[in-house]
Amino acid sequence: MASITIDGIVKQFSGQTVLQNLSLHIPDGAFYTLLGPSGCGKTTLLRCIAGFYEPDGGRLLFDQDDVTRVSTHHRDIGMVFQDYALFPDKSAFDNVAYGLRARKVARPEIARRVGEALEKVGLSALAERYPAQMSGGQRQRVALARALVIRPRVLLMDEPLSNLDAKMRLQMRDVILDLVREAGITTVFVTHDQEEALAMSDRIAIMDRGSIAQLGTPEELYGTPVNAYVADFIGSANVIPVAARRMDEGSSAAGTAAHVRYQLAGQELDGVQGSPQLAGDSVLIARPEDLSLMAPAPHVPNALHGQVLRRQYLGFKTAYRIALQGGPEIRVELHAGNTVADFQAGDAVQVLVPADSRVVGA
Ligand SMILES: Nc1ncnc2c1ncn2[C@@H]1O[C@H](COP(=O)(O)OP(=O)(O)OP(=O)(O)O)[C@@H](O)[C@H]1O
Repeated sequence: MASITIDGIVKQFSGQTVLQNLSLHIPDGAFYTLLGPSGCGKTTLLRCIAGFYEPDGGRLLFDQDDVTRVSTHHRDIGMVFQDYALFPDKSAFDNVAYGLRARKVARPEIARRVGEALEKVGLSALAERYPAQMSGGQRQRVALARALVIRPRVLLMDEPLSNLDAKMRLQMRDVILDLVREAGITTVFVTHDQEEALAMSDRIAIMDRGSIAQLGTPEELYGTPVNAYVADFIGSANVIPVAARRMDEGSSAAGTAAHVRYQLAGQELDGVQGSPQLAGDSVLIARPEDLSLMAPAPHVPNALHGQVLRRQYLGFKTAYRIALQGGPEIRVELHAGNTVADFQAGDAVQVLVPADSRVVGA
């Protein structure tokens, strides 16, 4: 087991910078996920940690050991890939035993540890099967057992669930979490599936073009995204451009107290408090489930006028697509059981924006 410190890693491919001075510390025993759209550099970062790629700048430490120039073979990592990467001509037992044989572990010890590892992934009965005779989920269990049986310092997983069907993906989430928690192993998990990231991780690093846009717990990323990119990537979010207006509120010993009010097409959002630093163009971020609807009425604070474009009944909730007056189309979701009036396409409505909505720089 070891912590991982990524210190200002730079990686370029033929002049294109794919990782830009990226730093991240992963504590010993933590489960961290790299999440982001295709091409943002997740796999490249994982491959730098694994030693498949040598970075063009920066350092990589396992605990206090600088492993930047250490070969993959000597880094003591376990790796699980999307396509399993099993040896097709070896049985499940021999696939799992491979790393132990390479390390010259004694035969009886190999038999014991491989047996234990296969049991943990629920494959004791299939030890003599070849990969072609197993399902995707079973193959991925073999790959997991093979990675963990060598008791590596860190476990690196590159989209390990992407090739599995939806039901097996859910099952394997639990198998992986149970095993890595039991082993207490530091894990870096790459995915582009936000729900998987939310469900599994201690912390998620959201990547954007070779940098980390935000690092946080699932709750932090969902509740307090630092910008529209993160808000939109994790869960769905309405991103509403607003104009900021600075208000000065008299003077005190501490100086002039300033705050900011926001407007959309002349409609004031009186209650939403902004930070005085955000005086330029800004965006208000609102989750569909945090908004509510009412029939138009005068003098309602924090309400934006709009019209229902579509109503979709989804059982436990009803989703509305609303065109805001002078603004974008947004989505509002009302959960069944909330005693609110129902609206139909064409209805004029007011959208109530919570006073604690986040406003960030555009
Ligand atoms: N060996 C390589 N040679 C040249 N360019 C590469 C190489 N590997 C990756 N790249 C480029 O680096 C960028 C990041 O790729 P990377 O595979 O790290 O992205 P990713 O976030 O893992 O994407 P995906 O989810 O599609 O796997 C891409 O623009 C890709 O084309």
